[in-house]
Amino acid sequence: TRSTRPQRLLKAVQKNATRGDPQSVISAIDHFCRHSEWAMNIGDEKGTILDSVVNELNPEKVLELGTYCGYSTVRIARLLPPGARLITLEFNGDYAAIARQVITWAGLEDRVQLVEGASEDWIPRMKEHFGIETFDLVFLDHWKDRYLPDTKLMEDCGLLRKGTVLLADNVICPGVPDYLQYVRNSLSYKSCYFKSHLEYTKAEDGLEKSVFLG
Ligand SMILES: Cc1ncnc2c1ncn2[C@@H]1O[C@H](/C=C/CNC(=O)c2cc(-c3ccc(F)cc3)cc(O)c2O)C[C@H]1O
Ligand SMILES: [Mg+2]
Repeated sequence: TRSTRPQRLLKAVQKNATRGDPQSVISAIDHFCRHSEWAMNIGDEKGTILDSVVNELNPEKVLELGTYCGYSTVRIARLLPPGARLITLEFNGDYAAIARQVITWAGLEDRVQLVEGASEDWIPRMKEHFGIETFDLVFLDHWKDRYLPDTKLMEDCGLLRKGTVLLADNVICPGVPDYLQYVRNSLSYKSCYFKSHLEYTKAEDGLEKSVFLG
């Protein structure tokens, strides 16, 4: 049977990227998505905004919602100091299997914990299962109707502390209107919009950075 797009993306990484070189993995995926097959990775343009937020925060504990093929996982993990940890949640087993191989090809498996499961099931278990009290950075890139309920769930589970940054992809395209309205109007967040473009296209999209005020 025909291979899947994530399988073809992984093949492109194994063919064109150097083992242990995260930047070459990022470049190989961007080239594949720009010249062969579009895929819903954050991409190179929005990716540099993600990089700047990670570099500014120097986070110890990062949570990513929606791993997909692991592109943003690699982007974030490559910037973390060795002691820091990135937990990424992905409930599609096929995507998780591809992402594990992409992360390993980049040589970042010791900084990344890929958990196969739904965010709503695992967010309440961060303390008892991973010993995580609070996160420094949360990257939201999963189903768009999950951004708001999961943000409220993270608040209720005490996973956000004064200064925790939520960075949300796709706030214009496909769009997350309920989430945007919440973080932009809540007195518990200081929110700002980083205008950019939908990955590998000229369509507008952007990231919303929201700092939890406690
Ligand atoms: C609740 C939950 N828990 C764990 N993993 C979850 C989850 N919900 C989704 N996931 C996993 O995250 C991934 C989902 C990501 C959803 N992202 C998207 O739907 C998405 C879509 C587009 C897009 C834009 C314009 C177009 F014309 C077409 C598509 C662009 C993007 O950057 C996206 O992130 C894969 C899925 O298995
Ligand atoms: Mg996205």
